[in-house]
Amino acid sequence: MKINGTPYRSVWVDENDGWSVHIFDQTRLPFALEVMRLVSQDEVAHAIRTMQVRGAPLIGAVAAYGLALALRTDAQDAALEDNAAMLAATRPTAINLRWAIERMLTHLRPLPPAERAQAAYAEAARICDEDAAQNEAIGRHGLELLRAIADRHGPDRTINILTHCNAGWIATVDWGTALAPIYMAHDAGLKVHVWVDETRPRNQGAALTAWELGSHGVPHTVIADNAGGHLMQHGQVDIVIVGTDRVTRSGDVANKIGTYLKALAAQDNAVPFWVALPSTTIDWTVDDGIKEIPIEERAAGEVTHVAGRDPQGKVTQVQITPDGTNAANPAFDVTPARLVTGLITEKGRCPASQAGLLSLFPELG
Ligand SMILES: CSC[C@H]1O[C@H](OP(=O)(O)O)[C@H](O)[C@@H]1O
Repeated sequence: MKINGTPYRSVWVDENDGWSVHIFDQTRLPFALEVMRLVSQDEVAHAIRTMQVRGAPLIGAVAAYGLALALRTDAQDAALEDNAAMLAATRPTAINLRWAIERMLTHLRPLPPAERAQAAYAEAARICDEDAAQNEAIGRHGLELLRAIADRHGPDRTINILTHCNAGWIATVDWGTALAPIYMAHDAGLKVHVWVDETRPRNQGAALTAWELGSHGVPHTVIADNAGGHLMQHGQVDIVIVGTDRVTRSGDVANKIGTYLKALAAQDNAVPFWVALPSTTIDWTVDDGIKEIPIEERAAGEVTHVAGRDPQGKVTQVQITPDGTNAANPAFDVTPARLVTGLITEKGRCPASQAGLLSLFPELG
C-alpha cells in the first residue's frame, strides 16, 4: 500500500546490502513511522514476541526471513532445525507462523548447507509475493459483498462496516485481509465507513486500523470494543468483516480477543459476519477450535498499562489499575463456525464448514 504516495510492503530486504530485513515498528504507530533493520534471527524473534511486527500472515513472512538470516551464520542441519523451532515458538496461535517455517524447512532440508541461505531468501520472497497476491484476491472477492450492499441500498447510502483488531496491510505483506475489500470499495467509489473497534488491550484497532484507514482516506470512527452490539441493535452496522489467525477444517475461527462477542451480537441482530483469510490460515489438522487451538496468554502488564502520547508529544506507558491488581490477558478467542456467515478467501467465498472449504480447496481433502 502507499504511504504519502510511496508504495510500501510491511517487510522487505534492504536493497543496498541484500540481506538485512526491514519492518515497521508497529509499537510506534500511529505516532511515528519507524523502520527497523533486523540483522539476526534473534532480532526477528524479539520483534515478533514484542509485537513490533504482528498480524498472522506477516509474522509468518518475517519468520521466514528470520530463518534466512540464521542460515547466513550457520547453515548446518542442527542450526537449521534449532532456529526454525525457535522462530516457530515465538507465538502459538497464528498458524501462518508454523506454516511458513514448515514450508521453509521442506524447501531447505534437501539442499546442501552452502546453498541454503540464498535459497531461504528466495523462498521467503515467494511467500511474500504469494501473500500479497492472495490478499489482493481476497479484496476482490470481498468487494462483491460490499457492492451487493450498495446495490440493495442505493449508491447514496453509506455502507457501514465494523471490524475488530487490525487485519489491514500492516498485518500482512500487503493489502490486508479484512481491510482489502474496504480499500477496493473506497477506491471504486463506493461510500464506505468503518466502525473500528479499539481492540483492547493492545489497541490494534485504535492505533493501527485507524492509522491505515486515515492514511488511505477511508472514513472511519474508532469505538470502544463494547459499543459494537449497541450499533448493531440500532441498524448502524451493515456487515462485520474481520481477519483471523487460524481457521479449523470445520470453520471455527481464532481471532483477536473480543471477536467471539462481536459474532454473538451480529447473530442476535442478523448482521452478516464475514471472516477474511488466505488459505495459509487454514489449519486442516484441527477440527474443534475451542478445544484444540492454543490461545496465547500475554503479559498482565498489557492490560494494567496502556501506551499513548502525552501532552508534550512523548509516547509513554501509564498504569490504569491499582497497584497489585491482577490481570488476565488471553490474546485470542475462537468463534464457532455456526456464528460465521462465510469465509472470504483468495479463491472466493464459502460457508464456514469443511464442505465449504473443500469446495474452494479440494486439494486439502
Ligand atoms: C490478517 S491477520 C490479523 C490478525 O492478527 C492479529 O493478531 P495480533 O495483532 O495479535 O498479531 C489479529 O488477530 C488480527 O485479526
